[in-house]
Amino acid sequence: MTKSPTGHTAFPGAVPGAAPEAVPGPASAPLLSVRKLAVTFTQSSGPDIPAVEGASFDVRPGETIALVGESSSGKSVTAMALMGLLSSGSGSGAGPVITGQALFRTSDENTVDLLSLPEPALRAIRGRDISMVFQDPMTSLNPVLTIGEQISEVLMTHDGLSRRQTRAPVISLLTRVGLRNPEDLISRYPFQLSGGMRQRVMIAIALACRPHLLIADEPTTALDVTVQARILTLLRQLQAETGMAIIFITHNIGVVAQIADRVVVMYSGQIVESAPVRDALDTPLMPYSRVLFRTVPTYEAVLARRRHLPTIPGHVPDPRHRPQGCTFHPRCTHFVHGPCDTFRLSPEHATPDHEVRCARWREIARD
Ligand SMILES: Nc1ncnc2c1ncn2[C@@H]1O[C@H](COP(=O)(O)OP(=O)(O)OP(=O)(O)O)[C@@H](O)[C@H]1O
Repeated sequence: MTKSPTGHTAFPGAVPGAAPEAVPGPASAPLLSVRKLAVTFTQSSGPDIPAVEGASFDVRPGETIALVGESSSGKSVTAMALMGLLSSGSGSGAGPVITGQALFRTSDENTVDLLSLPEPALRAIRGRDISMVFQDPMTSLNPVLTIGEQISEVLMTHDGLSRRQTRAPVISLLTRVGLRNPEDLISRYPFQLSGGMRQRVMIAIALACRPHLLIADEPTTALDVTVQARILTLLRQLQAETGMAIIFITHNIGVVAQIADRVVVMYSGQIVESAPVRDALDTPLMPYSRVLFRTVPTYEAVLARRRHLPTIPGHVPDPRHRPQGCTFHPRCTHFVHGPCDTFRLSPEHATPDHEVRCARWREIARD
């Protein structure tokens, strides 16, 4: 493994051509401070589904947090809960019960709890301070509106501009995300664009309100590897220009190495490790993170658009029937009876900046 001048680690699975660029250093006061976030889906029949349990983390201005973990670990539910976008499971009768706190510093310097804001106030924050980019732009873009109309809508709502007044800023946004011939693009419909172009349009829409925080849920997963690299470079460039913070959800550890300042690892609804990217990738302390970061996807796997990390033996437990003690213990090679399978563990500080939820992290650190 090699280190880049910025300290990021180049992995075999790293996307070529997306070298990290200088970003503003994280300032001290958090932009977002999430404490004990818990999301439980209640069901009309059957046991509740505790999708996220006691998640706490901070995001500082200009910082990129990579939220990683296997499928069903609670990454998307965490992001959606923060955005106030959780809805009932389709046809399951499930509804979310959200507890905890998510203090967010708005652009007018007020601190609000995203989890207890009424919907209209939250909607205003979503359109102004926090934006989200999803994996599949086709599900987020409106198929019957032109690209120009869709970006224009955001500017009209956010800046109170008339449609005519939005033409120049729309063209400037499309140019900024690296799209050629923006004058031509504004009159096109989403289906007329390639996947990479649509994702750039989504980023343009997300940036239209000049957010302080961008939540990106696997924004490059469906894209081909070269386009992925360009989008990552673009995000870092835009971050350097605007100082926005990013929460980046991904399965690709190569991408983590390229984009993150800090890594937050989730397993079975809990944050099990959180550390600056170099510590997380070089000296992970939780056995789960150790396995996860060693199963780095190869360049070929990335090329084959492999979505998930290679399999770790066993599977993420059903949230309705989580094991006693550490939820990873049935799959853990460091498991011992007693400390690992009796009590639910709390995160501990291995260093002021490195938190881990494991009964045996001290021994693992000495390995
Ligand atoms: N609307 C819902 N109703 C009931 N359960 C849900 C709902 N949404 C998510 N879940 C459950 O919450 C858990 C966490 O899901 P989540 O989508 O956050 O995982 P994830 O880590 O983002 O996975 P992936 O990487 O596959 O997207 C899963 O067990 C999932 O089945």
